[in-house]
Amino acid sequence: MGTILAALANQFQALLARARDGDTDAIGWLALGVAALVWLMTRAAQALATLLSPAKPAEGLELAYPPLYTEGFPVVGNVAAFARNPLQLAKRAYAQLGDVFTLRVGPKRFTFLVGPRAHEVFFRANDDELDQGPVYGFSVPVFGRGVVYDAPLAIRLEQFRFVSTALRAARLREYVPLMVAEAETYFKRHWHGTDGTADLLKSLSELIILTASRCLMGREVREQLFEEVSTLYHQLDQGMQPLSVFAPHFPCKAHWQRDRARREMRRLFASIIANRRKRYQEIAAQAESVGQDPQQALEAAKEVDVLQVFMDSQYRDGSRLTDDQITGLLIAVLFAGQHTSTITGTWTGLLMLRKPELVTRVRAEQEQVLYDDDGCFKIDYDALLRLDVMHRCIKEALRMYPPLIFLMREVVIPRTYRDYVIPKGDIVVVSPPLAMSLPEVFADPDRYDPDRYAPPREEDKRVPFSHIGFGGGRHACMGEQFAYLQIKTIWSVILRDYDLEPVGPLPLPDYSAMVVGPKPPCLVRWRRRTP
Ligand code: HEM
Repeated sequence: MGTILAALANQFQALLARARDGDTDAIGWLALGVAALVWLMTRAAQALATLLSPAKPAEGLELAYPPLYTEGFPVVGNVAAFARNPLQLAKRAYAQLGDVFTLRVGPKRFTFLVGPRAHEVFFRANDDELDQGPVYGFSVPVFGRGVVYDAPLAIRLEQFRFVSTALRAARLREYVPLMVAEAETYFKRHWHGTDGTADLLKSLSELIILTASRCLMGREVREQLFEEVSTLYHQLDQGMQPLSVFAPHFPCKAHWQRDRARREMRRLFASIIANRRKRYQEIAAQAESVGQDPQQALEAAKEVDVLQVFMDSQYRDGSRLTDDQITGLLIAVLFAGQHTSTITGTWTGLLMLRKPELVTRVRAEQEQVLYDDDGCFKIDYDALLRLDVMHRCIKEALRMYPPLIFLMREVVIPRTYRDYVIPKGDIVVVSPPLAMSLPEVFADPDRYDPDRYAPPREEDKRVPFSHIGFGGGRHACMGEQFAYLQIKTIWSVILRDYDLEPVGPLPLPDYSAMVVGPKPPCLVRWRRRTP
């Protein structure tokens, strides 16, 4: 530390000397240094003020604040433990303090609500009481200005309405054939020959981005621009690091690349949208010229994808999404579904393949549901909905290893729970992996047991907000059905064409990632089945 300070002091003196000689670069660096110092001191003063403020409600209030949990040294203890493994820290706090407690991490107060009863406070609140905007604000440079968490609440809710329209059952029915085509093509191309070894996480990640680009971003992206868009997606993804949560505009390469990629995405989609609109106009004009109904011709020619839904969406005041907002919403939907579905699909395989009797049952169900009387294999929307055993296998993988480990909101209007009041400004947190491993909610929680959801046990239905892998309440996942359809399609194709066995021990979850998945490698050995 002393050496670093001495080096900084030397640098400072050298800069000062250069500045005195009129070196404009040096003057610039000094100005930047002074600004950074002022900023740091202000933040430190704020942090200190928060830490020193008493954890007590205002005079006259009957209720107390939730108990505080602290580990190690008073100020830095929680910070270090939180950085190492935030979920383990929360688990230790829960073991000591029960279903409501507060963790101070630096200047922030995180109040955890654990278990179905406590979850009610979180999931039943409206957006004026608990706000997502401030806690998910780090996504703004990726999604863009004026969309989702950067939009005023009323606009944000309208935008969520557009997303929900794009993911309605009638739409999903049309996406399923696209999912099937992508899965069949992918495995034919990448798992070819008689046998081999593959990393499930890598394979599913590649396949799911192909499917997402087809169903969400459209035919043009999938057929002509896939490489370009997946590179841009990767750069946006790399721009969402743990550092970005605390300092989304910190000057570093990952953030510069992210900003460039976001601009490039906008340019690319503006051009796709303009081309579509021009083509539709030509089709309508041509229909009119031969006496046909132009509107009908137009509707028939429209693409089937989420991009098209966004292009057609209208706010209540009659205005439409701008090209930049369409781009932002597409990126947001892609981010919501890509890692989460890849991870859940991978865990499903990793866990299911370790239980051969389960694979036998999933295959038996598949033979019953997906083969017609002539022995032809056909996956469609209705058939996928009838794959109950497979559904439970996915649901159970999600219970044990949910990719989103903390769901958060900022308290706008103080909330009460039991004898406590959670004050304005606190971040309330619900933790799916913590809550879904409670033995009083899910019996023998460390056991992979998909039958726990089948009658008569139905452990997830005894009380609301037990299984929260897809969240709950007004902000429950809008892509739940899409995710199930996609994962079921992938595993139906794999199990039809290959016999598999896992390689090595079950991977551990990687808690250093923003979206928590299995630590690679996630290897399986596959052997092509004879038809
Ligand atoms: C297995 C895969 C998935 C998991 C585990 C998952 C999980 C979640 C969770 C826990 C939330 C709630 C977040 C919160 O309360 O703060 C959520 C919200 C959301 N998810 Fe998913 N998700 C998955 C797939 C998808 C897919 C495929 C899409 C879109 C195609 C999607 C779109 C959304 C959207 C738009 C929201 C925001 C809803 C709102 O705030 O009103 N998700 N997801």
